Amino acid sequence: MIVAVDGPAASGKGTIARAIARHYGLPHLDTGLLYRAAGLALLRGGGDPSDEVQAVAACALTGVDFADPELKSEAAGGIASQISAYPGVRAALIERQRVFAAQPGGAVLDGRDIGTVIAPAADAKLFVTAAPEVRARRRFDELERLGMKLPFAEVLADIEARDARDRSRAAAPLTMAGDAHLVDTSGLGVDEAIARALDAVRARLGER
Ligand SMILES: Nc1ncnc2c1ncn2[C@@H]1O[C@H](COP(=O)(O)OP(=O)(O)O)[C@@H](O)[C@H]1O
Ligand SMILES: Nc1ccn([C@@H]2O[C@H](COP(=O)(O)OP(=O)(O)O)[C@@H](O)[C@H]2O)c(=O)n1
Repeated sequence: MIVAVDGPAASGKGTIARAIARHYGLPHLDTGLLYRAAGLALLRGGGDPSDEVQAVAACALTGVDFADPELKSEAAGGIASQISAYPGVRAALIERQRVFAAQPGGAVLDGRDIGTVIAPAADAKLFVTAAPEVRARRRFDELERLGMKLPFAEVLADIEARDARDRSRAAAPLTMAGDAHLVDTSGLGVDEAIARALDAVRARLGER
């Protein structure tokens, strides 16, 4: 069984995807981490993000530590959003995502294009969203907890810029799949959002 969870930055898609994976005993892949890791490798290597060839080379992801806290930074999110618009970068990362999705027993993946490009035949698809100010507040709090405090206005501006870029790019833009279920978490706490999402997945799977 494949569950696809897509949505904009800090909408709560990772929280929901992890909860669904736990509930069904499935492996989970945060696909944003792949783009963040490629972006960070490029930056650390002194590469030029405006050069697609260099960005594609960074997608080898050799020796990447996916637990590196720097991957959670807004800088990594911004560079990820920039290089993820390159068709060559998307092509370089597609295979490992599809292999992960196709493993025996199934998987849960979250990102921007899981239901539309990576796993269009997923058994259940969710599109998780929330108002930009709500998402910025969550990301602001999260960054503060991680010791990466930024002005709120800067976090909101970053999120809005990233949303605009992710939605308008030609290659696999952020968009809700026609057969996805919309979960707006703006007024929902974590437990409530997870409960709504699980209800939607159960309904989609015909469990009730
Ligand atoms: N429904 C919610 N209500 C309040 N905070 C939430 C909710 N969902 C997620 N969060 C918090 O918001 C932050 C971003 O959530 P996350 O699931 O990582 O989002 P995404 O994967 O979309 O970037 C995390 O700190 C998370 O704990
Ligand atoms: N499947 C995916 C996942 C992320 N991305 C890109 O990678 C960036 C970082 O993704 P993320 O999921 O880690 O970001 P957050 O939602 O956690 O802020 C996004 O802004 C997208 O540009 C993508 O293009 N496709």
